Amino acid sequence: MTENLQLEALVDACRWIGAKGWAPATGGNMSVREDADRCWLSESGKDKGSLTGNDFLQVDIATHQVPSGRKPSAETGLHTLIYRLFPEAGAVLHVHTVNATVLSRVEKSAELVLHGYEMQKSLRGQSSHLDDVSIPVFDNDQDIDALARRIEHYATERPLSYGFLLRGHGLTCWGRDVAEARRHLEGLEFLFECELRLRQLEKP
Ligand SMILES: CSC[C@@H](O)[C@@H](O)C(=O)COP(=O)(O)O
Ligand SMILES: [Zn+2]
Repeated sequence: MTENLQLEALVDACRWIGAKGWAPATGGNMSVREDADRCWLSESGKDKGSLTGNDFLQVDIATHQVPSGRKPSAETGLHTLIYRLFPEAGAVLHVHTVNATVLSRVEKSAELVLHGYEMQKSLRGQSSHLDDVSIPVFDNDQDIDALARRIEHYATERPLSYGFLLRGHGLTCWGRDVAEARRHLEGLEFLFECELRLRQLEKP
């Protein structure tokens, strides 16, 4: 397993996420794609800031079968959905940051629209602060299959890029590899904090 460089990069990313305080109290889950059919997903219930390579379980993307017999993340269905929807996705990071949790509740509509921030250019393909970046906000659900179906339906009607918010829960984002998923996470988190502060300051 250690010869998988993306898995090593993911272990590093998890330590970074833990040090940032973005995966408190076992919250969060992370994965990398192995190939078209399989990914490596964090084991359920662990402290995601102190994972090693052995804490990642091979999961079949189509069937959710786990050869080890161990229990992957409770949110496995969201990771596998992303790998199914986006063949170019190579890594998925789900975090419970304070900014994502609060902003997703402050934003009452189904999409958070970011506009006017230079840091929008941290997201792949974005080249101007003058463009709108829409991040969908899905109502949270303990039924992950139902939640995945809602997200899949959204993706049939609207572009879905970079990541989505789960209301009162957190952010799930992805990239072509771990480095890009990390950049999207850091960029979005920065943008969420700016947006939250701006809304507080502009509140009548
Ligand atoms: C602190 S419990 C949070 C979980 O319910 C879930 O949202 C989460 O992110 C972690 O679940 P896990 O099964 O460990 O991947
Ligand atoms: Zn979660």
